[in-house]
Amino acid sequence: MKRALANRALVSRAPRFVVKIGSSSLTNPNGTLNRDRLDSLSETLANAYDRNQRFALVSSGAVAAGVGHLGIASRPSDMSGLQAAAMVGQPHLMKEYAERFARRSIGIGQVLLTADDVIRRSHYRNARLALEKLFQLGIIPIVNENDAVATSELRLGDNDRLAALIAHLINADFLLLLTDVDGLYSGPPSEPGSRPIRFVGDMSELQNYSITGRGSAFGTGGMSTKVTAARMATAFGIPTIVTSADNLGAALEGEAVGTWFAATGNKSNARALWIAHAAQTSGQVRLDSGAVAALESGGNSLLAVGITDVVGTFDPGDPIDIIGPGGDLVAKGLAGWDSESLREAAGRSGVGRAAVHVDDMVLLRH
Ligand SMILES: Nc1ncnc2c1ncn2[C@@H]1O[C@H](COP(=O)(O)OP(=O)(O)O)[C@@H](O)[C@H]1O
Ligand SMILES: N[C@@H](CCC(=O)OP(=O)(O)O)C(=O)O
Repeated sequence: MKRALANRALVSRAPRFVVKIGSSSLTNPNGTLNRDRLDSLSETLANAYDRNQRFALVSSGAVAAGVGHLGIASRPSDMSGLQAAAMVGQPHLMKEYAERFARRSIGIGQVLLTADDVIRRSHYRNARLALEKLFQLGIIPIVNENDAVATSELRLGDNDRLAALIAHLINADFLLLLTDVDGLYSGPPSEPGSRPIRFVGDMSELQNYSITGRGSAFGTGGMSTKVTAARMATAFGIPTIVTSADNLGAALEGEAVGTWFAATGNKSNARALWIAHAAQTSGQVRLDSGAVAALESGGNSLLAVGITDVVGTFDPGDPIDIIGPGGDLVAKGLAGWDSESLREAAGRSGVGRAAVHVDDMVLLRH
């Protein structure tokens, strides 16, 4: 794996990056798409393109574009309303980008993905090859979550974590998350006393801050999904910058705007990081202490015999929490069984395949 960018000065020369712009920056106060923002964003990114930098743009804004075109009073709050608005809005959003980049003779391609597409090995190879082809052709991939088909378990909702997964997929030199605040603060920026955090060298520093999932009027996930995205990307060896959309030009010049999360790891297993950080779990299994010891000694799958209780409803492949006898979260994993069958098998030995296979599990206390 290539060496991580050590500092900001290198950003302006980095050959490849991912930039994500959130709903908060692309939406007018009445819920419609902010076209002035699209102008400045496209202009600044086209300048980077002309300096020979290549990037994938992860753009929200489909719902906002849909609100305008449907002529509805405000952004829907229910899932099917959001999906419908996104389905109407996505082609308009792409048209807006296509026109702006065409003025600079730059082509764009639409990439709609679910988290599953970037995690499942067979899918992610395809996604990677397709994106590489676009880069070879000099086309800018514009990525959004495929809101029409994303189910609640696989739906990210926010685009921050999708951007981190894309950064891994295309081997980006850095990830830039643009939002409506100029960076991470020690607490919600509206609260008096919150101060800007300029540098995060180690994710454990975040324990001292109050980072909420409550976002702006139109955003999803608040700062907490951005921090999760930074956690994932930096573990992949990709430094992450969080700043405001107004600061895009300065950030790409390598100026010290926003918050810089230094690369901490060199991991290549996107699936494991997805299980640990991004997947919303559908249920829980509770274990006896022997099973916890077996998992934590390493290399062992979870067997039904060590399970004392099964909570919730899930299908094989769904993410679940793996809880110790004291109620502590020991691991996360993808279920090998559906919840009903597992409930019947719990506590019994010799009942076939693993309840959670070791390759589908991430220990969280190590
Ligand atoms: N510690 C914090 N530092 C900065 N912003 C925070 C913090 N905690 C919560 N936030 C909120 O996160 C919001 C940005 O997230 P969100 O609305 O989801 O934006 P986007 O649509 O750009 O993804 C900010 O408007 C801010 O109010
Ligand atoms: N896929 C949705 C965006 C979801 C969303 O709001 O995400 P974010 O901008 O990260 O808060 C859309 O295009 O409107």
